[in-house]
Amino acid sequence: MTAAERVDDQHVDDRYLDYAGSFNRLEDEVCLAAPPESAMSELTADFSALAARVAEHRVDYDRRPTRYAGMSGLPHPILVPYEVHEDGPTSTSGTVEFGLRHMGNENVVHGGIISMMFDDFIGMFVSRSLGSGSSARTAYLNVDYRSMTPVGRPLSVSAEIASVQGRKAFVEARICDGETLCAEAHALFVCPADQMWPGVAGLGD
Ligand SMILES: CCCCCCCC/C=C\CCCCCCCC(=O)SCCNC(=O)CCNC(=O)[C@H](O)C(C)(C)COP(=O)(O)OP(=O)(O)OC[C@H]1O[C@@H](n2cnc3c(N)ncnc32)[C@H](O)[C@@H]1OP(=O)(O)O
Repeated sequence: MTAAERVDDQHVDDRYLDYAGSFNRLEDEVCLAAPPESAMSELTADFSALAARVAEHRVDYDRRPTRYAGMSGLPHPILVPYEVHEDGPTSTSGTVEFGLRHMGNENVVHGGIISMMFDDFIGMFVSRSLGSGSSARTAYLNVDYRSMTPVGRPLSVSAEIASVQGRKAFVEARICDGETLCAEAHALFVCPADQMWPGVAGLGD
């Protein structure tokens, strides 16, 4: 199954993934390059022209592939791509690979990017698991950074719902590089009051 086929939506197909992936490559290169002044002027003009070309294809919120791509961990201009390998009602696991565009210090991931990855990964898992569409909201997300997180190689990521109390879902998650714990998160996600989640057998209060 291709990555696009995992997304039950007409707006994300393999061509879109190529398009978004090539933009990720551009972001990586921008982070690595120090163009001389002459090249910079030319590149600035090229980027402006490119932005104008892409802007010709603006669409309403519901038709934006970035919306669906982000929700599935697929290539996205800002979010971190991940793959889910096992997905159960109370736990999920997969792999994540941070790119050069995600670097803070040399060859390690910026801490804010790690928080963003957790927010996206946990938020989508809670929404899938507890059935509130994409509406689970982060009330808090506490991240402990245990060791430097490397860019450029697959890391494991997992999360589990520790408990559900009414509209509140308490979740724990971690990113590991082999046996090494890179970062762990303790989070509370809240379902909006008008969209009580169906809940999961054995988890509710
Ligand atoms: C960067 C570019 C991105 C591009 C995106 C492109 C598309 C990509 C598509 C897709 C991405 C995937 C997206 C994944 C998902 C991500 C999720 C988010 O990031 S959501 C945004 C961040 N979060 C907020 O903005 C919430 C703001 N806060 C609120 O809305 C409210 O405060 C809310 C909903 C959290 C609670 O408000 P109430 O009015 O519904 O309910 P009350 O009564 O206040 O709280 C309910 C219970 O929760 C506790 N609670 C609430 N906040 C708490 C806290 N901070 N700590 C402890 N308890 C808390 C309360 O004490 C209460 O507990 P008792 O029922 O009394 O037991």
